[in-house]
Amino acid sequence: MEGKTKYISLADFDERIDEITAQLVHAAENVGFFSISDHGVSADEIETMFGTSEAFFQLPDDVKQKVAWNPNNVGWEKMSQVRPSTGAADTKESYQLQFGENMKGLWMSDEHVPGFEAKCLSFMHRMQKVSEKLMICFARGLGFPDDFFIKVHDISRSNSQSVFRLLHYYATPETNDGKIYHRAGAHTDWAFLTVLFQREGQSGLEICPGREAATQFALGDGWTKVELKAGDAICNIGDLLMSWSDDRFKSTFHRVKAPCEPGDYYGERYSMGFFSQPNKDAIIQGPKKKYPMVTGEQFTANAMQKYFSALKAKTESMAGDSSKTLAAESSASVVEAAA
Ligand SMILES: O=C(O)CCC(=O)C(=O)O
Ligand SMILES: [Fe+2]
Repeated sequence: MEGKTKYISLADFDERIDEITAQLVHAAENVGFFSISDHGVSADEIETMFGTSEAFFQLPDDVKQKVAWNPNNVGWEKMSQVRPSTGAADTKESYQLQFGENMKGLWMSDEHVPGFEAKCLSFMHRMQKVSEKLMICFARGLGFPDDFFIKVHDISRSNSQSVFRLLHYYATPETNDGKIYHRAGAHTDWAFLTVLFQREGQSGLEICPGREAATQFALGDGWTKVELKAGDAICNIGDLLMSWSDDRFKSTFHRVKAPCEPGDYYGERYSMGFFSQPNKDAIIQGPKKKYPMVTGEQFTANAMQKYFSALKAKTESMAGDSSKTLAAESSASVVEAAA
């Protein structure tokens, strides 16, 4: 098992596609995480998008509440995503955006953030192009036609499920006050593929390489810190691509560390992730048919069910602490976030 993040350049994509495919497939089969550069979205564009995200999160909560999260997996939530690994809500807020009809009435208005919808959609289309490059390589790696995954991640269709997620983690006190400020508890992403940016100087993302973590939710296993240059993206395989590849590609546990040690970053933190998810009617089955065929919609429903039963098991095992259990259960209706 390899512990280091792989740095893969997508420069001269068409000419270097065989080499890039080999690198991506190797990283997907081993670590499950890799960093990409020269992906076509410039560091300036990314920083501008972070600026727009910051403008949104700086709005008062009662304004953000106008675009509150709903079970279509869109909208704004705050301190409500409970992870089965921790049994506690992540200390963050996030705003999930999609391309299609689910966004009706859920775009923050120009009055509050000028040009918000147009700016986000334009960036989301750029992210889709990055994901499509990776999709071609993964299709080749699995022996599918080049456009196999692209066709079923069609963002122009109304049943597109792909999500762009803006994230804002709160600053935490630098003195250790005995509390644990879970930023994003250990988890795997259940979607197809994630492409994520973290702002330079705002580290915290850590991965647990390979899927066969020795402990449940990878807690207690070795974590590798992810450091990125401005403009680079960190990508990971989601549970869906893991099963679609008959488990050849690894959906890796990762977390945003609860700061607690000298050298950890305690300040507020921004990140943003693009989660590719197949259209609801996509037919999902690996080349070796390891798992029964499911549709995109069924896969999502199964992932939710797995999530809720893991969460229930966790809250039940948090022995004797009924207040924590209640807190987790009351938040459970708003945790179907993208990952
Ligand atoms: O904010 C990050 O760096 C990671 C976020 C993440 O893992 C997620 O939203 O699934
Ligand atoms: Fe994640």
